Amino acid sequence: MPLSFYKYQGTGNDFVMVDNRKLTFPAEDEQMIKHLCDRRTGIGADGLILLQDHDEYDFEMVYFNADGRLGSMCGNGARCTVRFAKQLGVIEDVAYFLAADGEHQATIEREQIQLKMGDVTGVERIDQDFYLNTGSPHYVRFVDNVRDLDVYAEGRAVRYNDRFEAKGTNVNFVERLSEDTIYVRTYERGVEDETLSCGTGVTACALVAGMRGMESPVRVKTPGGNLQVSFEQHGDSFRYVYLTGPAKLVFTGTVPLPEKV
Ligand SMILES: N[C@@H](CCC[C@H](N)C(=O)O)C(=O)O
Repeated sequence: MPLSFYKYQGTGNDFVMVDNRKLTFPAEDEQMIKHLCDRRTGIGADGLILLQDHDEYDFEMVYFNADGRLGSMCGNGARCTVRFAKQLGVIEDVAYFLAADGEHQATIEREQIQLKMGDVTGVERIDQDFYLNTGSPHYVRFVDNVRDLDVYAEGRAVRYNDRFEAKGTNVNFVERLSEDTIYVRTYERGVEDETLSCGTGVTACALVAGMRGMESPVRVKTPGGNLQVSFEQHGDSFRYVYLTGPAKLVFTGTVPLPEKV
């Protein structure tokens, strides 16, 4: 049976989006999802997202990493899902929806989608680095010359260390470019490689930049494009956290959905 899909990207973080309001997608089939995300033998994406109905919200977003496993919150994916919901006629310009980490609100303003993230508390310091949860777990390290860094090697060294090997973590490398701007590169758990941008990662880095004296809003450059994070800060706790940036439809299509990959 063919699967109709939509391919979206948010600052280069790309997703296969599926309208699963009829609950026909085999969401328990990890190998199938991994296959669909494969860049050589499938559609190719950093993750796959199902848009589903929900009794109390405009929709529910169910996010899988490219390895086929159910993921935690995905900031870029959420912005793409909001754009997708508008395309499907599920919402107009405001959305209330449910994701893995709880409820979210988002607003569409032309190209930009402003997404309210969850409150953040409990930022842990690990030597000179930081570890926090912005819906997904993120390790944050400030570096010089981030554009020259071997993010794959350095990211894997953290992701597979004794502390994180079992559950994994996303690993972000940040350089302060100016008074209000940082540059972020991210090694993503579940993709097990660098992606062009990671929304929850960018958010984590902006909040840590706040702890290091940068004022909200923080402008964030990534290899895939520009984002902005605003927040209200109380020491190492944050509320009214917003991630703002573009989300675009790339193409639509159908693929055969084999019985078993
Ligand atoms: N790309 C995502 C982050 C996805 C979460 C992550 N890979 C995980 O499951 O840990 C984003 O934009 O936030």
